[in-house]
Amino acid sequence: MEALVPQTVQFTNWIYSDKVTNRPGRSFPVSQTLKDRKRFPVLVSARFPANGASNRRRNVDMEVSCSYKSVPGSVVESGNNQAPFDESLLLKVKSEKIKPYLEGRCIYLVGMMGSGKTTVGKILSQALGYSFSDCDTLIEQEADGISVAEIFKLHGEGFFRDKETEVLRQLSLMRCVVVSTGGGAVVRNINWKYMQKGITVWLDVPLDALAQRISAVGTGSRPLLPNESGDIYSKTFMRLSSLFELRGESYANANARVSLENIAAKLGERDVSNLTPTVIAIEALEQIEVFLKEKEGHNEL
Ligand SMILES: Nc1ncnc2c1ncn2[C@@H]1O[C@H](COP(=O)(O)OP(=O)(O)OP(=O)(O)O)[C@@H](O)[C@H]1O
Ligand SMILES: O=C(O)C1=C[C@@H](O)[C@@H](O)[C@H](O)C1
Repeated sequence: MEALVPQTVQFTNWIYSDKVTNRPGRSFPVSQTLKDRKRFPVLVSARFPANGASNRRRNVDMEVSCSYKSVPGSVVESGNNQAPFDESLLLKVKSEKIKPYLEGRCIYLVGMMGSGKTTVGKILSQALGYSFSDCDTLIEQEADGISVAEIFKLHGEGFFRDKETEVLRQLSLMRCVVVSTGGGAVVRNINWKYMQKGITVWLDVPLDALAQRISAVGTGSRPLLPNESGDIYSKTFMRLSSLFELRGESYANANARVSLENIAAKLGERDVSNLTPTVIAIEALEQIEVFLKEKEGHNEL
């Protein structure tokens, strides 16, 4: 049996697992119970240390062979198995690692409409044991339940932006919250002043992926996007492109950048649309860790 540098190797209890080490090419004696049997199942599983993207996909060369009284036996099973990447475990390990260094600071997710701030934010908040707040929802609540689209229609964008700033001010007084900000929150400097009380993370999603996601659910709830008949994907893409031209530099002010293109490249994926929200949340924690090390000097991390 051979496995490449796993953290732990687990066997069915037929084998004396205390004899197992992580070195390849090991053989293990079996217990007396097994010796008395003609056939017995052996289940082998390997777990890898959770420290970085390179561990997300691992090929494991395994060969299980039997021998009797030092006479080599036949290979009973061999193969190259793709080790499944345990997303939830890695998310848990990463969040536990960085949580003490956050010292209760809030995490503000910034990014274009549809970049996944709400979806990823909820996963992050759960992993960190933080609460979750969505700025758009808070604004709607303060406006007696009127939707963002209606606020724009009734009172105009300036009114909405003032409410957005007020909500960010209130959030800046809080601790242990993951905040999903509105896509346009980055355009006002005063909003950055509030968000910088915490750690800001930019979810950087290619515009074509954004346009696909948004056109799949419709643009009705997004007042800055075209809401007419026709090729909704192309119209949304064009509008997102012009918004991004105005905002790209502002998003880049964030303390950490989570690029879906970079994650896909690390994982050998061609398409960012295959990346799960949990994988993106893990990358967010990794990029926060980079920030804590490089900008705050926590080299022990
Ligand atoms: N990793 C993902 N893969 C595929 N679809 C996703 C992913 N993350 C989010 N989505 C989908 O994209 C859409 C937008 O996601 P979400 O509401 O989380 O984004 P948002 O940044 O909060 O948007 P907004 O700023 O407009 O409120 C939703 O339909 C969501 O299900
Ligand atoms: O990108 C934007 O400017 C917006 C994004 C949404 O989250 C809402 O805050 C509102 O529709 C404006």
